[in-house]
Amino acid sequence: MTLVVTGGAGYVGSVCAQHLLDAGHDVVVIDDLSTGHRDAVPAGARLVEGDVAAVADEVLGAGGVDGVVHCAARSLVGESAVEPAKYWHGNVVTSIALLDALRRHRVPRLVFSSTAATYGEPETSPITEDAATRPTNTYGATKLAIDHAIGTYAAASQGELAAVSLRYFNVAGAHAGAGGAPALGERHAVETHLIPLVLQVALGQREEIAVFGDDWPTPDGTCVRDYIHVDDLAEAHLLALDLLGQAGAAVAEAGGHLVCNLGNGTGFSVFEVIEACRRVTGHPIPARVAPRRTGDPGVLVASSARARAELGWKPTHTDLDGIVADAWAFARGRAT
Ligand SMILES: NC(=O)c1ccc[n+]([C@@H]2O[C@H](COP(=O)([O-])OP(=O)(O)OC[C@H]3O[C@@H](n4cnc5c(N)ncnc54)[C@H](O)[C@@H]3O)[C@@H](O)[C@H]2O)c1
Ligand SMILES: O=c1ccn([C@@H]2O[C@H](COP(=O)(O)OP(=O)(O)O[C@H]3O[C@H](CO)[C@H](O)[C@H](O)[C@H]3O)[C@@H](O)[C@H]2O)c(=O)[nH]1
Repeated sequence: MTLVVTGGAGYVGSVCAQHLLDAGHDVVVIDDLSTGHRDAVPAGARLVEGDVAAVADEVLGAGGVDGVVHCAARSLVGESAVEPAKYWHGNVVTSIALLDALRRHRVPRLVFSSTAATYGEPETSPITEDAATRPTNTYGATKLAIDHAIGTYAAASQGELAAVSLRYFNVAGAHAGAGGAPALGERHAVETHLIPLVLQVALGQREEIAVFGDDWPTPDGTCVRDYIHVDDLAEAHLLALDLLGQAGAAVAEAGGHLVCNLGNGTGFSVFEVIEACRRVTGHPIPARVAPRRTGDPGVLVASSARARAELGWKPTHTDLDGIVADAWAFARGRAT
């Protein structure tokens, strides 16, 4: 197939693009390089540099596109509180422009990068897709709005557009480059994610890691998250595209739009993550307890039963030390 990956110069998008290429697909990346990197676009993919809203119509209008994997987004929770316009325009308005282009050019498949942030503070754990969606931050609200928009476009398309929204929990780890290809991992100029920040301490790039609260109602008092390896995540996109290609019953039953959580189903606390980083790096990694971060839920763990049942997805990198080891190999490789 010929597939367009928006945000394919970013962390998740570049790994998805690499997996699609490895599976024999032709890949076109649309990326404005706002938070991505030109050299993260895998060799073999064609980069169209520009804003999705500006170039989607032209790229899809050229014809022959079988599907779009839409990863491009603004995704900093804190920034979304102070610059909401950047999120409503950058995420929602951009995605509507993409949906219009999909409809205009009759592109039949869409896989969207949604997020656990659509749920907000969960009432039950693990979180299933029918849990209440009450985002606690603007970023999550924009992603939920896009999920709703996709549902309405798919429903109105009378079978011309089928879509899967994948609600990622905490993406981590890195894709190892094979045969001289560069490794692909997290390279955010503004890094907010726990594992890369802890590894920066091990690299001597920061003094210590701040632990956002040790008074949560969890076994060790720190927040619990569900860490999913980026290679497992990328595989789910391939499976989703396959399911859409089969006009899968599950998608039809869902009105043309299926929502699936993606996580390992196991939660690890912040202290457990720091311990794993100490084991993997051999560095003592000083940690300091700091106040809670606004908008953080205490526990976010996915039920991925639907992804397993409908996509046939099975994560293979479920060991926390293994996930951290891959992130460490990537971070150390970039630092030397
Ligand atoms: N990383 C995670 O833990 C996580 C968790 C849940 C959901 N997500 C979602 O996954 C997606 C990818 O996240 P990531 O961590 O790889 O982020 P990232 O910042 O590394 O990648 C996003 C890419 O999109 C590009 N981009 C952004 N807006 C664009 C636009 N309007 N036009 C063209 N290109 C644009 C950026 O330049 C960047 O290359 C996002 O949609 C994010 O919301 C990520
Ligand atoms: O310096 C830090 C950074 C993070 N944390 C803690 O580590 C855990 C994980 O934090 P991340 O920022 O790595 O991840 P989040 O769970 O906040 O973020 C995830 O969920 C978000 C929405 O809630 C977005 O979807 C985001 O892209 C996704 O990675 C949280 O409990 C956070 O409080 C710390 O203690 N110290």
